[in-house]
Amino acid sequence: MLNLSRARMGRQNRSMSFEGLDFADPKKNNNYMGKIVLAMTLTAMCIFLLKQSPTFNTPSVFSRHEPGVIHVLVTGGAGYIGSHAALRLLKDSYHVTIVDNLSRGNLGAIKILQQMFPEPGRLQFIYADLGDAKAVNKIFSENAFDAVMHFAAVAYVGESTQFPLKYYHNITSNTLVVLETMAAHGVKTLIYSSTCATYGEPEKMPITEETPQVPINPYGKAKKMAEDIILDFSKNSNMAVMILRYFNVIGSDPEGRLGEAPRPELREHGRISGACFDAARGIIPGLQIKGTDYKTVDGTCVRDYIDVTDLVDAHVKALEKAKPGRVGIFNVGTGKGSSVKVFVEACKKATGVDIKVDYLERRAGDYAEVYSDPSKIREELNWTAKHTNIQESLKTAWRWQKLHRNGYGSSSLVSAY
Ligand SMILES: O=c1ccn([C@@H]2O[C@H](COP(=O)(O)OP(=O)(O)O[C@H]3OC[C@@H](O)[C@H](O)[C@H]3O)[C@@H](O)[C@H]2O)c(=O)[nH]1
Repeated sequence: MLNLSRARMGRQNRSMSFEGLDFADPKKNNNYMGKIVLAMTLTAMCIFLLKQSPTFNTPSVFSRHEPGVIHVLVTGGAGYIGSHAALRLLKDSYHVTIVDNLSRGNLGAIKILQQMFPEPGRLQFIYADLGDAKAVNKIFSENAFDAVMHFAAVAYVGESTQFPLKYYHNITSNTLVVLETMAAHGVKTLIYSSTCATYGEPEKMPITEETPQVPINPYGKAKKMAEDIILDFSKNSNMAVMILRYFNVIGSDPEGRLGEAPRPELREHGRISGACFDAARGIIPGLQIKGTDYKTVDGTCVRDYIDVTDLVDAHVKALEKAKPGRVGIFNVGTGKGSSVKVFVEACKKATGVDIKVDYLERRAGDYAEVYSDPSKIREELNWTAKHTNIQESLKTAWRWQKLHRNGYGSSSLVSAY
């Protein structure tokens, strides 16, 4: 093609005319220029009309691999941590596809992200269940992903003791589907959401990545199994794998757009932050502290509370440092332990509400004390927690609570707080 054009150019070079255009006498070109302008106008109109069409933002747009664009599949992106991760990725110019079955996540979070990033090709939401291997395969066939951040999972310690099969199935089998589909489509970078619950109840604190993993509840056991599956698979597949073991995540997007909105019907299994806010808002009569006879500083469990914005920062740093054949396992925590009683005092200050507290028996599946040694992630990924004041993190979460009285169901400002 190129040679043919050059030959043709040589033949017509005397009058500097090429394909009907006369560069020596531009006036002769009026007809041609008119046609070109018309053609360009029609093309621009077609693109404009196409963009107006609701089907424009479909997988076909995403399957195009633009140079310099990194396309990340975020499973569970409608959930608390997944939505914050999607926001951060989008802000950092990544292209994001969220897959979520909305069993625990919220469509409202997706809508907010879509409003923030409406440009075609930036954010795509696909409603699908990771247990449906056929659907997941279709998603990978229609998209060119560079990496997967796998957040989607059930994640309540108490609930896992009551419904262990649900936890084993959801966490291990869905991870298998994700890995098998990644392998089938040549996607080789995985950032996996694991948990400090995989360590169980270690004797020695703080917890390093070398601390033996002896989980004591089905949630922690299932996450450990999923880690093992990923690690075994990574051995012969030249994958880039980053396993992040989160400690206890709190806080919200500081600008009040995203937050934690657990299902009200799961309140009995809910995390301490949600329970404190529910008590502060009068949705429940008071906070129940579950267990006061642990061998800890004040008898209540000790946890390492990590701000969600710091956590998603760790994901981006992990993604940036991922490379074929590299397997990294990192604790993501502050390195500081705080008891449930200390946490509740911080929550009272953050909300300005003197939350009523009742003391109950221990909750099944709980371990007394966990806090991280975050040296490895600091040294290898250059990550440290920036928000180490629980009260300040809880203030961002409380702000979201005030703005979203009914979770993602309503966005009205509640002035009574
Ligand atoms: O209403 C409540 C809720 C929780 N708690 C206590 O608060 C402490 C923290 O419990 P949470 O449920 O908030 O959090 P957990 O430590 O059990 O696990 C959490 O951290 C690790 C993550 O991977 C898990 O997904 C997350 O649930 C426990 O001692 C628990 O018994 C209460 O005293 N009352």
